[in-house]
Amino acid sequence: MAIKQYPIEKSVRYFWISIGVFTLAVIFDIISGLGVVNAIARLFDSKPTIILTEPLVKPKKIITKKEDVIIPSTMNDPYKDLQAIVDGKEIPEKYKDIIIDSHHLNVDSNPSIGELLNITVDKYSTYLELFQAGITQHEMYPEDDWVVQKLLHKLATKTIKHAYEKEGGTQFKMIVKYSDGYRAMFKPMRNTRTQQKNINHFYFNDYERHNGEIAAYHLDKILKFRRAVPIVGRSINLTSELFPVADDELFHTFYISPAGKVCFTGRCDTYCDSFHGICGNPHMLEGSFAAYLPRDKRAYRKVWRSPWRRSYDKRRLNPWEVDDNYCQIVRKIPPYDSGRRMLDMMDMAILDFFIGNEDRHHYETFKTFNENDTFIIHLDHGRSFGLPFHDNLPILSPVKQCCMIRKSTLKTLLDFHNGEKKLSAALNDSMKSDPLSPVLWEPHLEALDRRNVIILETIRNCIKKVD
Ligand SMILES: Nc1ncnc2c1ncn2[C@@H]1O[C@H](COP(=O)(O)OP(=O)(O)OP(=O)(O)O)[C@@H](O)[C@H]1O
Ligand SMILES: [Mn+2]
Repeated sequence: MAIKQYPIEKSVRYFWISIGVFTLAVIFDIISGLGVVNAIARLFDSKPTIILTEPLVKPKKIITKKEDVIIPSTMNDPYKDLQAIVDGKEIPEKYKDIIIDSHHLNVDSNPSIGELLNITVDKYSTYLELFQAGITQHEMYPEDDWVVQKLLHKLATKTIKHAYEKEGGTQFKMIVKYSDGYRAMFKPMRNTRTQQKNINHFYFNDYERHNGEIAAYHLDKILKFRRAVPIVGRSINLTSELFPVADDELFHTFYISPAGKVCFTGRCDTYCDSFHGICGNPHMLEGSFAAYLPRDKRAYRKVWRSPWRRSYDKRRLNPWEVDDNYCQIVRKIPPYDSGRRMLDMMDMAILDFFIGNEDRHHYETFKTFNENDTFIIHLDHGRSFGLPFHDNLPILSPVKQCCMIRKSTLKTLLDFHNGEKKLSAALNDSMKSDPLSPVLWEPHLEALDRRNVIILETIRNCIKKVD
């Protein structure tokens, strides 16, 4: 029997038919959402992500009522062990990798943006110009700064000349322009003070809170970080202050609600429709006004992905969420292996734990300075202060996993814990100057003192490991 030979043309045809079938299969897979291709692609994906068929971490009890709050058993412990280390002349050798005695302001040079970019300021400069030129390599503004106070007063009182929606980002934000070159970034009020975050919603579904932005600025300041953008609250009349100065695009999204309130939607990607309208009462709307960061190209910001970011996928966890040794990888990678960056990450985790912010996907630094040795800008705290009766422990993971904290930060925390004025009272006092005072619902303030103890306990556990 003769063996049947396939001519070359036939092989080529089969080849193309196979390619066609494969392509159709891929398209079907994508459209149907079966995810076969995706699963294969993940085998070659170097990103260390974890795919869950069911939640890996069982939903923990989330406390939403005051009666259920867990007060740490060490609430009244003066933490003398930690206090002794902080008060001592030198950190004992065995604790030197945990409590780091290196302060970013104890440096020979701390140039400002004004100095590096040859920006001259004089008596005609506005407070915004003074603030922007005065940002230094190591802090947003100096201690006891008067410029920021004056600037915030301007942002809270000056007549708004022009307003338009800021592109990019997910939720509605607006750029507000005043006379004399003053500018602010505005986020509107979406929730009442007592509204808690929906516990079945992910952080990426949470509305941004304007009062969270204001409170986080004050907290960053009293914790002596001074890395947050100065922010002030203000109530504006939508009909007389915003409607007439809104640009065409924004103007066309205004409407009157069935209840007779003045509302607008904006055009952003998320929650910019009449189902989520931003409404006055009936005309007045609160918002946060953030001092505008420098617009000079040379003072632009570099955006970094946070090593401790969440996955932003409802079925996936990132490696740090399942691997307590994750920090050992991070600390070897530049810029986390030297300079101030890792210590800044710890401070930022502490700030985020206090305010309950899970949304730190990226962070920014000013390009003007040595990019590996300048402060992390504390920016975007809209998703904070949502659950006063629940302390979100995973947010503190960087500190728990790295077992590392600046001595100065630990001292500040101990001072609040043991001092006459607790952190809750200090924040309350600081925020009294804001036009929207009271900025926070009382239980959010109480939560700070509780969370402070949880941080101290985390550090104590680190110390115990080397004792
Ligand atoms: N005060 C400011 N001055 C200038 N630019 C700013 C200011 N605040 C924020 N921005 C810029 O706008 C971007 C978006 O701001 P922000 O992160 O607060 O909004 P967001 O809606 O939460 O964004 P995303 O959805 O991306 O998290 C920031 O990444 C930053 O670069
Ligand atoms: Mn955000």
